[in-house]
Amino acid sequence: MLLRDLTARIGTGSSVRAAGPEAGDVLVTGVTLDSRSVLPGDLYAALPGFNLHGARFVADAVAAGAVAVLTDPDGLADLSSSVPVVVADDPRSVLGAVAAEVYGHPSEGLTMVGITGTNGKTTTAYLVESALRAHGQRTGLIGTVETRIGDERIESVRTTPEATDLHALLGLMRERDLDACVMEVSSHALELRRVDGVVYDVALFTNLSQDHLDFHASMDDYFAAKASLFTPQRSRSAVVCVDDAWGRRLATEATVPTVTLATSEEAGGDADWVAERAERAEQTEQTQQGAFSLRERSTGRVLRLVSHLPGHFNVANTALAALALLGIGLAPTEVEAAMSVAPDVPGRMEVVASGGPEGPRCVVDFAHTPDAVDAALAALRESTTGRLIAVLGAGGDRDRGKRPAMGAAAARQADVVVVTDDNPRSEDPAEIRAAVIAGAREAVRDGAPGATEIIDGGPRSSAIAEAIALAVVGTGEDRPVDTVVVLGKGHEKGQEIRGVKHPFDDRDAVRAALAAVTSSGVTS
Ligand SMILES: CC(=O)N[C@H]1[C@@H](OP(=O)(O)OP(=O)(O)OC[C@H]2O[C@@H](n3ccc(=O)[nH]c3=O)[C@H](O)[C@@H]2O)O[C@H](CO)[C@@H](O)[C@@H]1O[C@H](C)C(=O)N[C@@H](C)C(=O)N[C@H](CCC(=O)O)C(=O)O
Ligand SMILES: Nc1ncnc2c1ncn2[C@@H]1O[C@H](COP(=O)(O)OP(=O)(O)OP(=O)(O)O)[C@@H](O)[C@H]1O
Ligand SMILES: N[C@H](CCC[C@H](N)C(=O)O)C(=O)O
Ligand SMILES: [Mg+2]
Repeated sequence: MLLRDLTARIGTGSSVRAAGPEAGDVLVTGVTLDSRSVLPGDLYAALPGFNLHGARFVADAVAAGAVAVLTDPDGLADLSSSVPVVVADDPRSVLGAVAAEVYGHPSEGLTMVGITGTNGKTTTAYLVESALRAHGQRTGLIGTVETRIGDERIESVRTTPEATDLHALLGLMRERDLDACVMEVSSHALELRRVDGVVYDVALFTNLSQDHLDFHASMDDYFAAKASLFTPQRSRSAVVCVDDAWGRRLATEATVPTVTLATSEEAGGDADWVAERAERAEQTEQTQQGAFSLRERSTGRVLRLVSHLPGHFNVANTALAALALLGIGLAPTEVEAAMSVAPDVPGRMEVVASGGPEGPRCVVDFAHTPDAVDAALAALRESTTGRLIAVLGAGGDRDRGKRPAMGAAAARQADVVVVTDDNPRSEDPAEIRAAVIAGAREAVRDGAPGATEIIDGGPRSSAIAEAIALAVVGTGEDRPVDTVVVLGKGHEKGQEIRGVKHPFDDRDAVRAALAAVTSSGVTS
């Protein structure tokens, strides 16, 4: 579209003005905020960043074919550009509208489902997407693991893409005639306005607990970022899990029609829907594993569902997904049928080895917050006949406060805690491990019933090998089998150490360690 039309649509007057007399006649066919991904015909958004100003890269962008630049007054100050420049006081605040306009408002032609919350976004997104597929819809997915456009899969860099990439992806989804897009909406995305220009048909809230306090000033600010999804600017309806106090607060503050859900009577108070164990609700003898009922209190109507993934928290994720489907118009029987199909969620409670005479049970999971560590270990405890051995670390250049809290959660729930490196990024790995260990030791000093051993396992592959070597395997009928769970990296295929991403996959590391131990006959 013409730059003139673009600037007219995104606002006139003080905040947006075109510099240069010929500005209006330029044809803009795409938009990006990264000079390294400029394509000919793009508008390059030169944004002020946390580290530097994008205006520095205008020459690169123009050399790559950018036909116009959007920046702020600071950017304009050090800019000499041969292409027209649009100036906005806060360019991030108009970028969503710009990108939506350039790519033809693709979200309006898709059923949009947005999921936020500290833990459970990825899992719930896969649950909704898999059910919509089972229902016969053509679907897209955007989240931490990957972007899926029908059957095409693109590995993700971030959970929620920048507005420029988001609208381009949604444009592709429209072009390929998809019906719906299910996506994770991170708090960073809400704060940095990455999802501007999208109004979700239904927005989901999973839970809130400590994370990202390097980015948000406080839990209240973190909550406020999440809560902004539940306003008419961003969504038309909502499903909120009220198992925690933040969910209960959100249910009272959301300004769009909201349905609430609780996974127990105790947590639920007056939630609209309550999940109940199927045994109690149905009293049948052949109750399927993971089966539960979701009952609407006001009408008594019931959805019969199965949580295909272990752990009580996955009842919450499954129930949220089911209510999202109901919210976008599926009939209750269609919801039940669609959700009976087991989804494939990579790196979440993924069983790499089922355990037995040949080795311990080994599970890989993405828990990287104190609450998730607690939830994941509690879930595995229920199904472990022997000891629960947890391998975990914490990411560098991220919320430091969660490190000891993760260690403490692990020490409370696991029998053995092997502390290792996650993605140290620019930090000293040993210091991060020390913080996790300190939290674990303190929990034990305070009387945590769990860990008998807390080990500094060093680098990740040796820590995994050590945990597996420690595990006892079942040889006789009654011999208990230990579970080794490797937490924190789930689906990730690399480990970032001092700025370099090295190939690393927990699932491969587990398999390699199992093979080594089995061949040497150490654990039997
Ligand atoms: C804190 C944060 O989110 N920062 C984002 C922000 O970076 P920044 O402001 O530091 O960028 P900068 O380095 O100062 O550069 C300024 C501008 O120059 C541009 N630039 C820079 C270099 C160049 O050669 N050319 C160029 O055009 C950059 O694209 C940027 O627009 O803008 C960048 C450009 O879009 C993002 O890549 C970057 O995300 C970083 C990589 C990041 O790690 N973000 C994480 C924390 C994140 O967003 N996580 C959430 C939550 C995860 C979850 O809980 O699931 C997520 O949604 O993934
Ligand atoms: N509803 C939940 N409540 C508590 N913990 C959960 C819940 N769902 C998942 N988890 C735990 O949190 C981990 C991360 O889950 P998931 O990847 O679905 O969350 P996410 O919100 O997408 O996380 P991220 O923001 O890092 O992408 C899981 O591996 C599991 O251990
Ligand atoms: N989206 C999360 C992922 C964390 C994954 C964990 N492996 C780590 O590196 O801390 C983040 O960027 O904080
Ligand atoms: Mg995620």
